[in-house]
Amino acid sequence: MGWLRNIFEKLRADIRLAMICLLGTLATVTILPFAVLRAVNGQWLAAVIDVLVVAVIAGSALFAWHSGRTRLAGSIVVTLVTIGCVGIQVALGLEGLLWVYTVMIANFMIGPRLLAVAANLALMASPFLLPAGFPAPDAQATFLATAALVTLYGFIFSWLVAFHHSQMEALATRDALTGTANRRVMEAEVPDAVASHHARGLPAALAVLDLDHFKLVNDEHGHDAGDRVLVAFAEILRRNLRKSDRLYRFGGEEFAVLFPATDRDGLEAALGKLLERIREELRGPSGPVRASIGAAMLNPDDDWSSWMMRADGALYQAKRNGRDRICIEGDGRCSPERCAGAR
Ligand SMILES: Nc1nc2c(ncn2[C@@H]2O[C@H](COP(=O)(O)OP(=O)(O)OP(=O)(O)O)[C@@H](O)[C@H]2O)c(=O)[nH]1
Repeated sequence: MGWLRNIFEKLRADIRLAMICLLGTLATVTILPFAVLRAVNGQWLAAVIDVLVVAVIAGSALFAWHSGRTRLAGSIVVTLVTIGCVGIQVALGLEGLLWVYTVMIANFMIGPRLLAVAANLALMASPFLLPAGFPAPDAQATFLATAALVTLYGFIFSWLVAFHHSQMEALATRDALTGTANRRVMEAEVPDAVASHHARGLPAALAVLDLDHFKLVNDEHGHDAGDRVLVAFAEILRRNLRKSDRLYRFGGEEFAVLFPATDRDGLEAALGKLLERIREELRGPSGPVRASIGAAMLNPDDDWSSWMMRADGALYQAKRNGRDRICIEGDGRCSPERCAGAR
């Protein structure tokens, strides 16, 4: 049953993939019998279009599943199924029009919103271009009004889903106070970084940063003042890191930075700069606030927790040796005299 759980996990993690796969399954079981019926009735064009539509949807679902390129897969389905829906109207006349609403809704479920709007406008225009046309002006007006409403509902619904999805994603991955990535993201990204750096033989470094005597700020000036210091701290870190560095808040006043493709000299330079900026810029209600930094280079036999533990051990050394300094694990520099940045 593990494989079934894996499938559900994958679908739960990607709403567009879930929609494409759902549509792929439903389209296969609902449209294929019509293809058979059309073939039996000698309506060959309609039968071929039905089979092609099922093939496009099922093929795109497989492509999305294996490549993860769900946006591209969704765009392909919207474009080709919309063309197929127009084709069915050509083949069957007004009977084919009955599929329009289903396709209009599906377009918003699986495709980019603007493409869905464009496809739906094409579907609204298509019956007027067909030789059969509409039997009466009333029916034309009714079709236009209902199709426009379906498009509007679809647009609003898909916008709301996208909005709530991005909100939920931010809640799950961002630290609400500082806006940095949270522990959950760190626990997903750092093991990936370990695997990829081991595989490519590249150096990487991990640093843990912790404010010094932060409890005093809270105790003397209140939690809000402490929060403002944390926000300022995160901002200083963000401003002074490279784009490729990853910053996480993983505990109360503890932050971690992953430095990909960084050697020992690069790490020293980056941390030296951070410590200087913190000294220059970080202020609390009663004066400068300082931070201690522990760091460790990635060793060939590290997994992510051993790497983290070594960086954390270096932070502990920095604290023990007087705070407001950098200790890099593993090279004897964490003695009181040799901690980098010690004054
Ligand atoms: N304002 C605020 N305080 C927090 C938050 N999370 C943790 N803290 C506080 O951070 C403080 C951490 O205190 P300690 O672990 O004793 O560390 P410290 O006072 O910085 O001492 P050292 O780390 O040893 O220099 C505690 O007062 C926590 O309440 C937060 O989100 N906001």
